[in-house]
Amino acid sequence: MTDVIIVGAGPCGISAAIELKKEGFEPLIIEKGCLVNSIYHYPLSMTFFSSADKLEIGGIPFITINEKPTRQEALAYFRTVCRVHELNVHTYEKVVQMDRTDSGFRVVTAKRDEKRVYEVPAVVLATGYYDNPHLMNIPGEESDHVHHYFHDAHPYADQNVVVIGGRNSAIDVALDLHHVGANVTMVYRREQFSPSVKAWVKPVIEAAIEKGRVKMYWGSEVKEIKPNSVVIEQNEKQIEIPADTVFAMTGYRPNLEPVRRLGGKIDEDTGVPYLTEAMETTIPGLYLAGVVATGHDSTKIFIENGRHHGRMIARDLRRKRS
Ligand SMILES: Cc1cc2nc3c(=O)[nH]c(=O)nc-3n(C[C@H](O)[C@H](O)[C@H](O)COP(=O)(O)OP(=O)(O)OC[C@H]3O[C@@H](n4cnc5c(N)ncnc54)[C@H](O)[C@@H]3O)c2cc1C
Repeated sequence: MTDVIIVGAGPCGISAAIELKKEGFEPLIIEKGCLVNSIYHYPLSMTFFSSADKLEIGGIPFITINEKPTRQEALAYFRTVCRVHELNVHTYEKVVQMDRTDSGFRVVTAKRDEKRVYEVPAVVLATGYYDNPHLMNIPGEESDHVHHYFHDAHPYADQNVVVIGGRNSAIDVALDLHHVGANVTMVYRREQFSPSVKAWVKPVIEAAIEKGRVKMYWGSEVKEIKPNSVVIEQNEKQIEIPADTVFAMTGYRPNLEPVRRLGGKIDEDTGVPYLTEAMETTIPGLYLAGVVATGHDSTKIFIENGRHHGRMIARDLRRKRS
């Protein structure tokens, strides 16, 4: 019988499930989409910046012929991990409500039109951050031609495209778009690229900017997105850039509403919930694993941290049970 529910079948939810099984628990993973749903929605051409050994989960090596694992390889890898470890995963089932009970939690899910209710002593939230783009809160941001996710460059060939941001995802998008012949302009609020930019990509984008193939506005703030342009401010001067499409690659932030709603304490400055070393929130029995535990700075937690979270949670639950 299920004794722990893990919300989210991303790499960190899967890691937590494997660790819990090792400790004799019977975890159930509930996933609103497909297995590793966030990675499935990453750009088609994406390669991971982590090397293969950092992605290794549940003792199964990540074997790749490429220097860095591709999205396709990662999808195949996580399917294998779940099969080998015989994980119990309910895909296409969304957790829509959680309440505390005397003995733990009542978790309500929706699978198409069907409502399901589970009663468990412990819940691990491993819901990531990818569902919640970090918004700039400027006029026009909600328009149809503004995107926070990028799949494939093909639809934007020959268009004027503005890419907002200067981290890995913004640079990957700008380069992919440039390669299909889009007229790409990048807008970044800082004066140089983030130090976290992939070492092998940085010289490529720098060369593209230097040769004028990708236009760059450094130190610029986006003020408004109009139907056919983006208005920015640089050195107190307003500039209007033509734009058929806008990719606002401004990062993602975890949704901690379920923690808040249950009365869990969150440091509102950092956005990080108060957590014990075992990743337990201030609500007994409610744990966080993976990127959902990062708060506003989601560049700090990676897949390997998720493995560590899973181990700590499993040990804590075993200690409580014995
Ligand atoms: C383009 C890109 C490249 C990246 N490259 C790397 C890299 O190389 N190395 C690295 O370590 N990290 C990388 N990251 C970060 C990476 O996404 C995370 O490290 C990893 O996905 C975190 O795993 P997770 O399990 O915490 O969250 P996720 O992978 O986001 O999994 C969360 C899961 O929860 C599900 N979910 C959410 N809400 C509900 C709900 N209510 N009910 C049921 N299910 C729900 C989601 O559908 C999702 O499947 C990258 C991110 C991006 C955007």
